[in-house]
Amino acid sequence: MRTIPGVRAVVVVDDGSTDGTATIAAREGAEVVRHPRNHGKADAMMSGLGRVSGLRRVGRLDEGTSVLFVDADLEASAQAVGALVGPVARGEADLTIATLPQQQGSAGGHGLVVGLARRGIEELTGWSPQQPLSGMRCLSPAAIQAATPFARGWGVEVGMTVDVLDAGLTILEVPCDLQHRVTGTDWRSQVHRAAQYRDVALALGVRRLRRRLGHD
Ligand SMILES: O=c1ccn([C@@H]2O[C@H](COP(=O)(O)OP(=O)(O)O[C@H]3O[C@H](CO)[C@@H](O)[C@H](O)[C@H]3O)[C@@H](O)[C@H]2O)c(=O)[nH]1
Ligand SMILES: O=C(O)[C@H](O)COP(=O)(O)O
Repeated sequence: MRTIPGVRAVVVVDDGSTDGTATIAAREGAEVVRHPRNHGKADAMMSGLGRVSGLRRVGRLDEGTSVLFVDADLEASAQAVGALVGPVARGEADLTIATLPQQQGSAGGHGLVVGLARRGIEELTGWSPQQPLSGMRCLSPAAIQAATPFARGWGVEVGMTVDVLDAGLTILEVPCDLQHRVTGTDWRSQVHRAAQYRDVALALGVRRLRRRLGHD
């Protein structure tokens, strides 16, 4: 991450892990935020943003800093997220979202969560994303303001997409050569998908309701 042009600081959120993540990240020069217990993805991202605000307050980052969110399971391919930075830095988009190539290993899903997310975003905004759950995203300051506070848990990406478009901002999907650990077919994976389905449905439901109340 440090070697991506334009990156001024790396913040690692250790969301209640029991391995050496925090120690290793700090040793490598990252700003580390540690959750003693697991809080889920959206809270981890909010904690990361909190640290970015802190770095701004002490003058380590500029006021107009953009933020690049990167999942923890990309290994060496993670560097490819650098492609998300340029369009935001040049003002061509307020939010860039990585699209991933075909992943190695068998994916065990039937596209239920992805379909729910895509259809929901399209119904609310008219835009149909290729990979609505992709979490590798670069946000301009305006997009950060529009997207926060985040929808809870696994609803964060869907909520962010709808909120950024609602604010009249622009989104661009950018192909990135990333490989992540795919969710499998065992029962743990299915429990994970059920949680994703619940959080995506909740994020969409809240936004449908807001729209209805806004129009009445
Ligand atoms: O309690 C958690 C769980 C996950 N994460 C982060 O979220 C990432 C994605 O989680 P993962 O378990 O890999 O879920 P996937 O189903 O593989 O994730 C897909 O779907 C998610 C939305 O449901 C997106 O956030 C991801 O970017 C997308 O790859 C992880 O790498 C972590 O960085 C947390 O911070 N806290
Ligand atoms: O495996 C995945 O891509 C996610 O967990 C979503 O699962 P899905 O295939 O049910 O949309």
